Amino acid sequence: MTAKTIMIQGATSDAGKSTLATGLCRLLARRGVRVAPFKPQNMALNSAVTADGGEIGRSQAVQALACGVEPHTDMNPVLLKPNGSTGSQIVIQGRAIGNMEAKSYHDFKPKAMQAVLESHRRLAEQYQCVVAEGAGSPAEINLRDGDIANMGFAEAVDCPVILVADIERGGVFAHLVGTLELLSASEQDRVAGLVINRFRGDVKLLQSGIDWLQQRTGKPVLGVLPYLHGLHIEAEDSLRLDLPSRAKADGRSLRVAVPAMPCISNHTDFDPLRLHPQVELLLVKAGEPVPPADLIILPGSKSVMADLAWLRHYGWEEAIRRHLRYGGKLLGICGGLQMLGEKLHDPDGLEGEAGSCDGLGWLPMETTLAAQKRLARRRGRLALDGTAVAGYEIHMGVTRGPALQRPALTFDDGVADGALSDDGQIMASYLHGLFDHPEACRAILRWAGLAEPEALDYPALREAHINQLVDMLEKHLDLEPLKDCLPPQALG
Ligand SMILES: NC(=O)CC[C@H](N)C(=O)O
Repeated sequence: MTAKTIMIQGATSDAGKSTLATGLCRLLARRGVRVAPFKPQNMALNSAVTADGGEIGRSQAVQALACGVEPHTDMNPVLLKPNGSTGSQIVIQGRAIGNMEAKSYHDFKPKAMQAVLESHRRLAEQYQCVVAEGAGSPAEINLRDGDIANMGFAEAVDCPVILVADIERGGVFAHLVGTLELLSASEQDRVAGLVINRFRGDVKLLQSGIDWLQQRTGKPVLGVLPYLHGLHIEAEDSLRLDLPSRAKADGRSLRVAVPAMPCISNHTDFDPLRLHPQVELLLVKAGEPVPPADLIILPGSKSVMADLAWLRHYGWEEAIRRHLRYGGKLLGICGGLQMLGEKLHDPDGLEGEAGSCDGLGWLPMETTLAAQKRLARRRGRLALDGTAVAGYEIHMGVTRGPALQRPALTFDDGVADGALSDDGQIMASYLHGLFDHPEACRAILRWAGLAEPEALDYPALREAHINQLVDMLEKHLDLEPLKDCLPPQALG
């Protein structure tokens, strides 16, 4: 079987490609189509561990969930993880092959394209439909040579494209017409329809614009999608600092402060906290004062030594010391765990210049980065109270030292993870996704000082939001003009 592939491209970054792709995946799955997500090339520090033990962009893992299938490395064959000074770590079909600067990656692109086409072919053999997602805009004329992320891929597999633009930021007609204008004739031909995203207000007032757009471009407008308030789909590749946390500062909620370090990784660790009704989550930007908090969390990082220098530069070391003196709790996750130790070593320069530096020194342990990356899905129990926990590990660091003799949790295979300080104030773990499960989240919030934490069923909430998104698409997206591009059941 060869699947029909349809690609979603955006007139700008953040036009809503990922969300539309997630919704389309679930919509097709609801209608009985065997569908898989695909993104040829993703640039993100927010990744997920697949069932086959590899690493892909988080948005494709969420889209797989929307399709009702297990995430697989073929769904995002090229993942670029920028780590500041050394360019990006290049992950091909789930495995890190090393770091490259922009120029050497450009030269490497023909090889990357082979992986893209091979992974796509494998998916196309197994599914009826592949919903592919572009990256950025297809009209970056300087990047079109050797492109694998947008039209370069669409042309290679000869698939139709939906072009989506965000009306909220204004200029939607210019974005759509201008993007089409900058495409080659054959690329223009493969645009099968346009989508206007994040519309607020009365669609009647937009009608004359839609008529004009259809006439001018000869392309159908497949839908004007309303702005959905408070929807949480977890498809963001980069950290959004502007998202408010659900609980407000009311003196009763638990305040959690997280430094928004430049190379923060797996920021979705914090989504359940942002959505928790009793947690006020503060992501603290460069230069902002460190706020008083019940819990400070040092997050994962793709460039641990550089992010540690950033923390020191902005006064976090002193602020955390004071926080601890006043009895506050401190949690380090993955890169954050590594920072809490006495020393950090990167002898091969995997994340920056080769060398070592002092860690914060609050837990007696030290970490060495090694080329072999550890990727695993894990289940275990928290040392705090034996609560079950599940999550995933993505790291190159290997940590050793006496702090690990009092672990933060124990995996089901008996292997211990992380550390809990003797006074119980500092906890450190390699596990991402610690807060996803309602009971583990409650146990950690209780430890952090919340007397009666409510259970927030994050996976159920995410599921409900995906369904809400699809209910909206069922109403506002017309697939009829795409009937030749999709399997017959797709039309409902
Ligand atoms: N996800 C992370 O925080 C990774 C930490 C560190 N960069 C490592 O690879 O070990």
